[in-house]
Amino acid sequence: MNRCSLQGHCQLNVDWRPSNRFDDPDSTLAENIEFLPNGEGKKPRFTDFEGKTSFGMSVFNLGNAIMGSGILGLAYAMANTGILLFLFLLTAVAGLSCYSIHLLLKSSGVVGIRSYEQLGFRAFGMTGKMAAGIAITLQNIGAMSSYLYIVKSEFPLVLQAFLKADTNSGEWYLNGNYLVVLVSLSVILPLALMKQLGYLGYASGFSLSCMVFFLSVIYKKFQILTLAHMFTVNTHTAYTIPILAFAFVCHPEVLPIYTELRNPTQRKMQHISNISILIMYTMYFLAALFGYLTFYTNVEAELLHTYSRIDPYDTLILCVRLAVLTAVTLTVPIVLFPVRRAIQEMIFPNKTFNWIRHVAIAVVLLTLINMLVIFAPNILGIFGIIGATSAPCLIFIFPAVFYIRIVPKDKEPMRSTPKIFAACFAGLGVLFMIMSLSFIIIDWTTGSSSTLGGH
Ligand SMILES: NC(=O)C[C@H](N)C(=O)O
Repeated sequence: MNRCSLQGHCQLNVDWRPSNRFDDPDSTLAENIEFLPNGEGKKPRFTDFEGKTSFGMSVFNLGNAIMGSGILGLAYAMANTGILLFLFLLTAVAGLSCYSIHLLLKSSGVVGIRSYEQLGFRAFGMTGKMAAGIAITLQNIGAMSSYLYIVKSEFPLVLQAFLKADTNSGEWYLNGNYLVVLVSLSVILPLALMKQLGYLGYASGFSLSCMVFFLSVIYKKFQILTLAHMFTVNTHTAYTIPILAFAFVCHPEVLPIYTELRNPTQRKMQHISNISILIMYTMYFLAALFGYLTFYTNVEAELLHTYSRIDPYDTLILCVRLAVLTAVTLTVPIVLFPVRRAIQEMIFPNKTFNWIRHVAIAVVLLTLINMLVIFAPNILGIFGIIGATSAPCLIFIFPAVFYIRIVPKDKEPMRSTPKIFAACFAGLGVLFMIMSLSFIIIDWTTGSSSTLGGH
């Protein structure tokens, strides 16, 4: 009966689900990963699927999932908040991200499921499952499109400068559209076809080192002038929360990484998450600080543009742009995994792992994202809205409401402190969502455009 399927989803052979939860219509589904209470009545253990990914590789993978185009919007956010207010907000969003991972891990421990969509199912039936699946799909397709858009716009300029080619030489390799397809086929697709996320650890490590290089170069460029603000508020300050929320989204990847962890426990996974978030917190602060202290109020919503505007042919800056390109390219496969999982759970539930389906979904997804980036780059603005809705759902609202529904009332009554905290957390998410959406609408109606969190 113990069959393992979709990226480590296994069947249960002991069912200890709380009886008042939504039950899966087919309780023997391969998607149901369950923990087994081990013989001696100790803590539940996940015995069906043996995760093989080490602690360090999991930190790399989660770090890579966190770090993406979001980092490029942070200097702009700091220019509109001042160093201290930015540091305060960054600390708050990082802390809230850790807390929401805690809620996800605890809920997943109670019902023995390691899938965001299945948690949604346990909490709210089909509606919960679809809501989680759709939010993950939209958020991650938005993120991947923004990464490929960076490849499309940056790669030709970097190549042209390195090859000292004429701007209008018309060579095919200076055409961003061809380059996006080439990078997707040669780098992203092979990595996305790996059977398990855990295999991407080395690529993630390399991606993170590219970002460390990016940091070390922008560090060399900054200079402290007295006009740095410690605290400032203007009409763009409001974008800080959506930018920060986007930058810390990694929640769809947490449970898949947990599933593949060697000797998994809730504490160990929380530890991995805290370390990844702490590393990214430090890198985000430094990236924002150096970017801000280089350009001050002239910093644009996308940091790389600002550097290329000042000195497009500086070799070091070209290397930095190449490093960021590499880093975001290597993040695409990691972000693609949870989308494929969500699609499998929504469209092909009850199915065990199948290579043809695994490959086909990746090919279709990459084709779709390539087409969006090549033919409809203006549509990426739509992802501002998606980011403003799906990011608060995935970070705040879903983990909190799933937790409230999943943890049994006899264990934690509705008025218990953890549940009251979770309810406030969901409320905060709704507030952020309304705030972000209102700013986008105001932006549209007044005609000024702004970049939300890298989209
Ligand atoms: N994984 C995501 O959805 C976004 C990522 N946190 C970024 O900064 O690009």
